[in-house]
Amino acid sequence: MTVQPSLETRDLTIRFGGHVAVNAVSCAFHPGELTVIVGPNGAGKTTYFNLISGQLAASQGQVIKSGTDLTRMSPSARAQRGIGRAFQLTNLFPQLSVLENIRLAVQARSGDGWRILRQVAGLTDLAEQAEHYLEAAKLSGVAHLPAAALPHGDQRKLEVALLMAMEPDIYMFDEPTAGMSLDHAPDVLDLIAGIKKDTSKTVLLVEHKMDVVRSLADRIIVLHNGELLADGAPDTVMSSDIVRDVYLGKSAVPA
Ligand SMILES: Nc1ncnc2c1ncn2[C@@H]1O[C@H](COP(=O)(O)OP(=O)(O)OP(=O)(O)O)[C@@H](O)[C@H]1O
Repeated sequence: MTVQPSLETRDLTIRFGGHVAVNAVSCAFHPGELTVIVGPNGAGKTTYFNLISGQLAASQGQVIKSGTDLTRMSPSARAQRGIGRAFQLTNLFPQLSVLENIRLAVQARSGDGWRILRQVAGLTDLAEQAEHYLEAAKLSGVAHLPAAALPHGDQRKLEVALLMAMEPDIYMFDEPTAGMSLDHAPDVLDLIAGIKKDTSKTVLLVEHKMDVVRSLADRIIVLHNGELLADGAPDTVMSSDIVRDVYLGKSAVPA
């Protein structure tokens, strides 16, 4: 039996003037799978994310979620359909406390009737749910601090906690441990590993750090010059000559 992909891009393309930043990328993602997207600087990884979450409009091609075409939908319409991309804290409520921010995220989801699959079965009270995410992100000690006052590492953890509170079924992380100290990075990686255990979720992760890639990836796709260069099991992809050549900076894209 063929399982329907939870997310699919078909021939997805965007051009900026004459430059094709994402070039006809067709790829399907499935629940219970964490895919890491790798590639050299400027390969198109963040642009691919922007096309999926709706921050950029495709020049060509489609974004399909569980059979629904999202390509012409706004970012918020996609979010309501379960596409979850980590928030930028600057877009939230920096003067409100960590706990209040999480409560708002829980409320936003509940108020919309936006219930994909309840991650916290049995917790009916919104405050209890907020506490749950606060503890999961190991932020209880700073629950009452304004979000803006958090050190960078805690802000990144809060981003993940807020995303979890929205209970999307597609999680998208763009370098989630960027700029974090070695003390904090494991907390964020543990959170992502926890999400990955839920087989109803699909996780996409853009990452440069190879130790992170190795610890989390079920599958790796490689973008290069906007094109899908490789796709497969981590060991196979990372040991392929093409991928090695790309990382060594040689021109190795097959003709
Ligand atoms: N809004 C834009 N206008 C013009 N060009 C853009 C725009 N956004 C991205 N690009 C170009 O598209 C290409 C892909 O950029 P993108 O940021 O997606 O790469 P990346 O793989 O995420 O790189 P990095 O690893 O450095 O973050 C780059 O050449 C970039 O300059």
